[in-house]
Amino acid sequence: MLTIDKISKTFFPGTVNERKALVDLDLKLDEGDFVTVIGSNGAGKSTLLNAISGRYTVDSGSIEIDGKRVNRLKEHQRAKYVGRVFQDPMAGTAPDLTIEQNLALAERRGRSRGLGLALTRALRERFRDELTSLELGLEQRLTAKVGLLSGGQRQALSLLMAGFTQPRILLLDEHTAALDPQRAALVTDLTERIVAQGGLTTLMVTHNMEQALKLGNRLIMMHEGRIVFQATAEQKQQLTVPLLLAEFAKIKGATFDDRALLA
Ligand SMILES: Nc1ncnc2c1ncn2[C@@H]1O[C@H](COP(=O)(O)OP(=O)(O)OP(=O)(O)O)[C@@H](O)[C@H]1O
Repeated sequence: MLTIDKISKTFFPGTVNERKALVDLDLKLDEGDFVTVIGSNGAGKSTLLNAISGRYTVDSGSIEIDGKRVNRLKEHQRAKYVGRVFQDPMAGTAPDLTIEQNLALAERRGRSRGLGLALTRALRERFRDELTSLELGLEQRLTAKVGLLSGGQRQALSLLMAGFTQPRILLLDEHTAALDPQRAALVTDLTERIVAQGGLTTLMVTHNMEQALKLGNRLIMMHEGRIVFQATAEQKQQLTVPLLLAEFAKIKGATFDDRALLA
């Protein structure tokens, strides 16, 4: 489904600021895989997601989605394959549009154009039902501007929208990191539900190792632009946070940052 073959990305090559963000990285995701990605600061996790989404082009190697090489496609051209929820709750939704308008845009993405933001009664009912399932009271606020919502509410909405668009691959970039523990737990549960309901192939970056172990069917650990450890679904069940830390400690000179240790 997603085949990444030896991709490399170096920022500012040949200068004092040179940073090798990805080094000959291989990764294959099968349909429906939900892979969690952990690693220290600067390991290359966000760059990996940016390379898949097309925000950055890679220097070498290939990225295929459903057997189609997407290296040369720009970010907006890949948007029909790739859904993304960012750490920043402000990033995934249009603040000046209402909740129902945001949902309508997501619902129509990749389908017939020219419908504008017109909403049928049936569509409104569907949105109301979906929002009710979030248990955030948003079903009462269909015509409220999204800019008025809290960070957790916006992340929940972003996830719901990602579920509507049914991307071929969903990229979650520390999407619960900016939320308080209660909201983070809610959005984590919602993530599980939306990914399972849509059977979405998902890559989720997190610094929270409990979350990385709890969610998904595979786990990868990155360090210095490479995947240095992988766990299958079965292996993941045997893993604990201390075991993961021990795995990381095996990598010479590496230490997890405080944020990861506290997570
Ligand atoms: N736009 C950029 N310009 C220059 N260097 C960059 C850029 N983006 C990332 N880097 C560098 O590439 C390396 C990998 O960064 P990346 O953001 O992918 O790490 P990360 O694993 O997501 O880290 P974190 O957990 O801190 O978010 C780092 O050395 C970083 O400084």
